[in-house]
Amino acid sequence: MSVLVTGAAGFVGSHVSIALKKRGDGVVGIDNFNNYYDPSLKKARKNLLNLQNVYLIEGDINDVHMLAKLFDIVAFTHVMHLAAQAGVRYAMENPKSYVHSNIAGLVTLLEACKNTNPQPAIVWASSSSVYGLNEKVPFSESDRTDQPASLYAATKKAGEEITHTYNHIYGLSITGLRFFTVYGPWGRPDMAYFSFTRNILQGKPITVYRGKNRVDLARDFTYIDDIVKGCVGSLDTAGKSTGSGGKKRGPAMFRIFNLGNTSPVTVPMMVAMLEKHLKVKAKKHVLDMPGNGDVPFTHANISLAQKELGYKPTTNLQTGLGKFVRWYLSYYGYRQEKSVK
Ligand SMILES: NC(=O)c1ccc[n+]([C@@H]2O[C@H](COP(=O)([O-])OP(=O)(O)OC[C@H]3O[C@@H](n4cnc5c(N)ncnc54)[C@H](O)[C@@H]3O)[C@@H](O)[C@H]2O)c1
Ligand SMILES: O=C(O)[C@H]1O[C@H](OP(=O)(O)OP(=O)(O)OC[C@H]2O[C@@H](n3ccc(=O)[nH]c3=O)[C@H](O)[C@@H]2O)[C@H](O)[C@@H](O)[C@@H]1O
Repeated sequence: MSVLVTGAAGFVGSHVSIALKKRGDGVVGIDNFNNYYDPSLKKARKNLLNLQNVYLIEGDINDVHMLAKLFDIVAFTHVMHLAAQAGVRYAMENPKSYVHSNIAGLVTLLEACKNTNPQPAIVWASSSSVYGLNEKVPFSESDRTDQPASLYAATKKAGEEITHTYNHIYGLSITGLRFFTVYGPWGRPDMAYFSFTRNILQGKPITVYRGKNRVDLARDFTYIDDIVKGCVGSLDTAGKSTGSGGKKRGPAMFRIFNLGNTSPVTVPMMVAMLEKHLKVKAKKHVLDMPGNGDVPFTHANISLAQKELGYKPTTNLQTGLGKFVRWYLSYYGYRQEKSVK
């Protein structure tokens, strides 16, 4: 398999790239190293990829000419598309960055894939946030996804519709993966488990949001290694794209899967686990959830991914946070992080 991984200097992208390379696949990565969070962490992930001989191009998925050149040089069989503007609450601060990467960037990439012959099969990251205000639990792929609570969620939902049209018109093989709050070593500094760890170690307070009627918020936190297995399983089972020269020659596969853990944990419970691993008590400020795009809980039904991909998460939050904390302490020690959101 020859795979283009977009967002390869990112959290999930770096893990997936290494896993593919280790089992012998050809991997080329692309990332624009933007400063949504500390780019030095992205550079450090790049160094890890270089050690595994993964070639990483610094570029933007909106760069039509660069993509055309790249597809000309390498006959990719698969594209693992992970580049995006992530983060739910940041969408209120910088809405355009979501349109740039999650809408315009996605279309530019799909155009490049459609114009290539043979066309690669595409696996890409949607998000659990598409379930938005859905209250039916656990969340199944067939549930409503037309009530997004954030612009981020709306762009991921739009991505699901956009990829459908490229499947329908051009015969691109598409697999969309709805990841549920992914965490682990080399993670994202903007996410709660990561920023809480930093603040707890620095003796700073953390803000724990709670929902309506003082109900705790909960997430179906999913460990990175489980997500990687789901991504690799999706690539391995992706059918071929059927188009060529921008024309569809027959029907191609269109799939959407939840990749979660199926055991939600409340945010205060997550904090208690961190306190245990860090051996430090957190200074907690409890605040009502502001109307900033958050949803009160997530919970994945993963039976479809289990059946079709053999997906079976094996790491619980307690164990996974232990691995994260060990990595955090070895990477940062107790020194202060600079310029981290
Ligand atoms: N981590 C999670 O909990 C989670 C949950 C659901 C969905 N997702 C999705 O999974 C994917 C990977 O997320 P992550 O947690 O690794 O985030 P990340 O921010 O660590 O990785 C995304 C990478 O894409 C790069 N990028 C962004 N826009 C780009 C552009 N226009 N051109 C080139 N590169 C660009 C960034 O520099 C970054 O390195 C994203 O699509 C995200 O929306 C993540
Ligand atoms: O599963 C997903 O689709 C999404 O998962 C995460 O989004 P989120 O679950 O909101 O993850 P965090 O930002 O780490 O928040 C986790 C929980 O902690 C809470 N939180 C966050 C920040 C904070 O300061 N305090 C606080 O209590 C949030 O309200 C939420 O309930 C990622 O950030 C998104 O990119 C991704 O798309």
